[in-house]
Amino acid sequence: MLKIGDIEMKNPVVLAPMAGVCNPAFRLIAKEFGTGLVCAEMVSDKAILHGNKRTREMLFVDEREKPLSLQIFGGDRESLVEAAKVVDQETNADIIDINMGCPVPKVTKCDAGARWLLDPNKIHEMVSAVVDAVSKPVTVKMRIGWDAEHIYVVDNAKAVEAAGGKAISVHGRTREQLYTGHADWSYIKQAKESVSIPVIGNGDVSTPEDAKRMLEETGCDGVMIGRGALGNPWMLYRTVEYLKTGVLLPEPEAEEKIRIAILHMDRLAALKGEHVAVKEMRKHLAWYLKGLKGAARIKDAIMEETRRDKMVRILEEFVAGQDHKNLETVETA
Ligand SMILES: Cc1cc2nc3c(=O)[nH]c(=O)nc-3n(C[C@H](O)[C@H](O)[C@H](O)COP(=O)(O)O)c2cc1C
Repeated sequence: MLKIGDIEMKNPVVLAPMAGVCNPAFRLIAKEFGTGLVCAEMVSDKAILHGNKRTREMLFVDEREKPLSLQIFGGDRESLVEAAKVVDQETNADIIDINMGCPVPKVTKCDAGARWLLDPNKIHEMVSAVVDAVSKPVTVKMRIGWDAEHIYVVDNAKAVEAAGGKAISVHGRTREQLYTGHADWSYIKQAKESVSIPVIGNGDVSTPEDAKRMLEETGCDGVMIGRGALGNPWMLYRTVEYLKTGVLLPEPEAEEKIRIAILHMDRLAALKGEHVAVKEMRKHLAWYLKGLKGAARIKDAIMEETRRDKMVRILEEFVAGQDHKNLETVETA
């Protein structure tokens, strides 16, 4: 079973950290759908130290979400260590994760994120400094390398372990690849074979069968799911069940999808207020509706809606239309 430091997960399924997605509203849904470990969206060290209200909100962890990993990123050792101390002493998170994989220029520009992938010594220095300053387990999330000519995942994984890191997650792409091409899981296998701390595999797991294949092919201890769970927490639940029992549960019906989407929106509204929540929810709704018959017709209305109640009405009418359509199909069959 996946165990990071003293923190034990009930299964190997991990919700990936996703900026703009993994706030308490979505994390709690992921948890209720059985996910073993949920990761929070990344927070910058500087933002933690300057402590504005919004950042403090990003550090909030609901008791029901645990175990939870909270990810920080930063450019210099001192601010990273100080931010880690805040997470260690002032939050309810179980694990402190350091981001070394984010390809977003805003992050790499300040020497943070993926840039460290070029230098195992730097990784050792940064992770040691954080480990020495905190009592929660420290983990690292990394890409396999900077580009195809600089893939140092094995040395980097060893550096994390030597520095006292308690686990690593490996996304099987280079920084240069962004999200193009395929995640190369053979590097996850290499990382797993080179260290004795847990390795969580990541990249292109979009079905429960993919998750099983990743575990089998790489020997990794956990499977981290990102885009596959967007608007689709059932993917997490179905993966947990598939790994446990071998049974592949069906995809949810439209009504169930909309029920959870509305719950998601209401939790977001409780967290951020109606205005922000409804706006943020538009992208999530596009994901929830993906693949549903007739969804294209309500997309425009969703993208313009600003009120919770009106959004609910659009969604409920959509579901009612689906039932009607299904009835027609039965009658004419
Ligand atoms: C919308 C979005 C936001 C992301 N934000 C983060 C982040 O805050 N920290 C991080 O380490 N990775 C972030 N990632 C990368 C994912 O955690 C993951 O490594 C990547 O999506 C590959 O996994 P997948 O193929 O399952 O999506 C983000 C990805 C997406 C799609």
